[in-house]
Amino acid sequence: MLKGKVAVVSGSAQGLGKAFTHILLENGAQVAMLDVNHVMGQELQVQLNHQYGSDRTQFFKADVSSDQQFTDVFQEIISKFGHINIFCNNAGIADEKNWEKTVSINLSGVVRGTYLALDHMKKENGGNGCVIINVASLAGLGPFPSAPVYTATKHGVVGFTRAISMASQVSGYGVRINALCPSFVRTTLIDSFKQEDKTGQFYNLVSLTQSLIDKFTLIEVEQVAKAFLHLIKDESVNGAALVVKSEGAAYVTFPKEVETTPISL
Ligand SMILES: NC(=O)C1=CN([C@@H]2O[C@H](COP(=O)(O)OP(=O)(O)OC[C@H]3O[C@@H](n4cnc5c(N)ncnc54)[C@H](O)[C@@H]3O)[C@@H](O)[C@H]2O)C=CC1
Ligand SMILES: CCCCCC(=O)/C=C/[C@H]1[C@H](O)CC(=O)[C@@H]1CCCCCCC(=O)O
Repeated sequence: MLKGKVAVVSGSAQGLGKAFTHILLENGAQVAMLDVNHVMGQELQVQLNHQYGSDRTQFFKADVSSDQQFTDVFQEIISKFGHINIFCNNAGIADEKNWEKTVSINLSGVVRGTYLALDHMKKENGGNGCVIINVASLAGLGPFPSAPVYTATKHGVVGFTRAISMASQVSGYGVRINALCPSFVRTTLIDSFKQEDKTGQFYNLVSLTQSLIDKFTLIEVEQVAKAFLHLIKDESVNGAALVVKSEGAAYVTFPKEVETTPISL
């Protein structure tokens, strides 16, 4: 299904990015893995070479919060694979204490990756069939009180995706751009919501966090990967947000206009 397609996944050394890499490889794509953690990334590449063959993946070390590193590695990926058809902005952290770093990775990193991918896809490939997936969160659609800045970055990713997808369509780029919004997933990121050095002033809300995790039920990375693949294949959507919860996946219906309550001045 994805034979001949080249995909890039940021934050692919572990967690959701690793699961996305697996499902892309299982469906025939070649995958450029990008992560700041080169030890885990290189270990994964060795494992994937055994499993899928040595020509299917290559690991590239880069920090998505660095303009220079992201741009350089993007060029390296083009030199290695020739073109890119699928680009997934997945790298993310949850650090309310160092909240500026959270903004730099979760939001600025997504904008940076989308612009690099869009520029390449529209020029080199005429856009046709190219797709960008931005990994947001359920926290991109509703407030997660234990992590206000994380919530803000994910709302930013959803808003950016909706606007840039329209810009892509109106400009005739032929590139679809969609957002993936999972609920709590069993990865190491979840631990950040419970650690004082990451939650900072919101450590007092740790029991609220646990009750939300219990309410939503942790989902497995493989379930999110299936939704990710659906979003790649579904050519009918652009600017969509696909929610993934334990009970299943569903597209968000955004209101044409927000509901308001008038006040008298
Ligand atoms: N685990 C969860 O409950 C959910 C996670 N998400 C989102 O999914 C994405 C992936 O998260 P997980 O797999 O859960 O986390 P994870 O912590 O398991 O994996 C994140 C990966 O991103 C990499 N990374 C972090 N900062 C980076 C940077 N500056 N540049 C390049 N790579 C970097 C890490 O080295 C790691 O390999 C994130 O955007 C996260 O916000 C969304 C909804 C739910
Ligand atoms: C327009 C309303 C959409 C509602 C979407 C939704 O279900 C949001 C739920 C949040 C609710 O406000 C209370 C919460 O904490 C929910 C967000 C849960 C965040 C999950 C974060 C997962 C992650 O990124 O790790």
